[in-house]
Amino acid sequence: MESTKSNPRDATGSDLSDQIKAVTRDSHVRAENTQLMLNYQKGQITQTQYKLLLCSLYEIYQALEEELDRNANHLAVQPIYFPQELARLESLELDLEHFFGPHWRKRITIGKNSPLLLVAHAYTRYLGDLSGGQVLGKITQKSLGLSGNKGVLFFSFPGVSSPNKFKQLYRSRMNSIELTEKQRREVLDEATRAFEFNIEVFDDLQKMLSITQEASSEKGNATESKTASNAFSSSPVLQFALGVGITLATVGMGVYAF
Ligand code: HEM
Repeated sequence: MESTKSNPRDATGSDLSDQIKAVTRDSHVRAENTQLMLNYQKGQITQTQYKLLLCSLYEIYQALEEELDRNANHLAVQPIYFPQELARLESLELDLEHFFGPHWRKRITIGKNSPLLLVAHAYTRYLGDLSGGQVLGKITQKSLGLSGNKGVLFFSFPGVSSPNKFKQLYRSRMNSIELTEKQRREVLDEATRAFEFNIEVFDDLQKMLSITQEASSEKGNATESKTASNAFSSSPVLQFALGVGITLATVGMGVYAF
């Protein structure tokens, strides 16, 4: 009977870290070129946009890190489990508190048990945060005139002294995970879906931002909040590929608080 386990360095001669980068290359280009990210790179980020982005990131990381913590001992998760170095939730909470004050409220999300697929989501977010995210952090700080790390803790990784070296360590940990060919395909497919999901979030945020911009330029218009809430409910639901459903209502709540 043929073995179901494959060595990470298998017949394809390629590591998981190389394969995941290769299968998400096109999606990365598309993510970089979403309107939100293009504006961001040009320094065209307003406080409203950034606050809205923080709200969605909070939902994403709450789901991701809850699942990573819960599955910390799973064979596929354990090698890439770096809560000390990578966890973003606390920083996001402090950033949200910075912008919204101490009374912002946590929202509840529901997780599903598919630990192996967490590898794809953790890769997409954390390696992204340690790459382009470092540039975006500097842009945010400069564009919004924030002092020090206040409001931009999300982008800063005090437990990581060299992002590049850490990315190498992370890749080697990914490559040490024992996967069957089927599981490997599942992780690679999930990584593409994770990118697609992130692109969807950015596109939805961009839509919402156009609405809030329209709304604020029509101040005093009685139909304003009705228009916005209709648009929220018709906009696609932010479906986290982990199986976590994040409703626009949550982000919508953020919008009204701006
Ligand atoms: C303004 C937008 C973005 C810029 C400028 C940017 C830029 C970069 C750069 C320069 C790298 C390093 C490439 C390398 O080491 O070969 C990188 C890697 C990465 N980025 Fe982005 N990025 C952006 C958006 C995103 C988004 C939205 C995501 C996902 C949600 C993402 C996920 C990743 C991942 C996972 C990696 C690691 C690739 C690997 O080495 O396997 N990036 N990015």
